Amino acid sequence: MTADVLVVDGGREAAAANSATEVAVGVLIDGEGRFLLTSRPPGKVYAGYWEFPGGKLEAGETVEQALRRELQEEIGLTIGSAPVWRTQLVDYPHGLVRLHFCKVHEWSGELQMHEGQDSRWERLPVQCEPVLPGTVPVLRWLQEEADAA
Ligand SMILES: Nc1nc2c([nH]c(=O)n2[C@@H]2O[C@H](COP(=O)(O)OP(=O)(O)OP(=O)(O)O)[C@@H](O)[C@H]2O)c(=O)[nH]1
Repeated sequence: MTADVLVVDGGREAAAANSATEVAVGVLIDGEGRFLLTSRPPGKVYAGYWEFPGGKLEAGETVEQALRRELQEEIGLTIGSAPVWRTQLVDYPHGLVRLHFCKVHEWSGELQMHEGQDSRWERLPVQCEPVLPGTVPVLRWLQEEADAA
């Protein structure tokens, strides 16, 4: 499968894609069709920007395993099935990341912000800003799906 490169800061060749950091990201959608956005915690790159919750894969993990671990750690939810929906390669000044976006419709537990983030259940068009550059395409894909429905 090939993926487009969203060039946030040019400079890295697409050929370097093999060295990208793999990231699992959850698009949690509730019964009303709203999706969960969280703000990046203080101290992290792009602190305060809104994104979908998730994080980097650890050695030996599948995307779904990493996402389940990250969401337990970061927001206190245990997710059900989380198939990969879209994959996007993003070239940031701080590194090349491959984002695996997974749609999640089932989870258990209470939403808790363990890292000092904020959270919002949003609809399109989203009201919170700024949105992380690598998150913007996801909002477009959700809009395209809504338009096609
Ligand atoms: N979680 C998440 N990360 C995203 C999104 N879009 C996007 O470009 N990213 C990028 O993917 C990377 C995720 O790293 P992270 O810092 O959240 O991961 P992590 O929780 O494992 O961090 P750490 O282990 O460095 O503390 C960052 O470079 C971030 O900028 C998104 O919607 N959600």
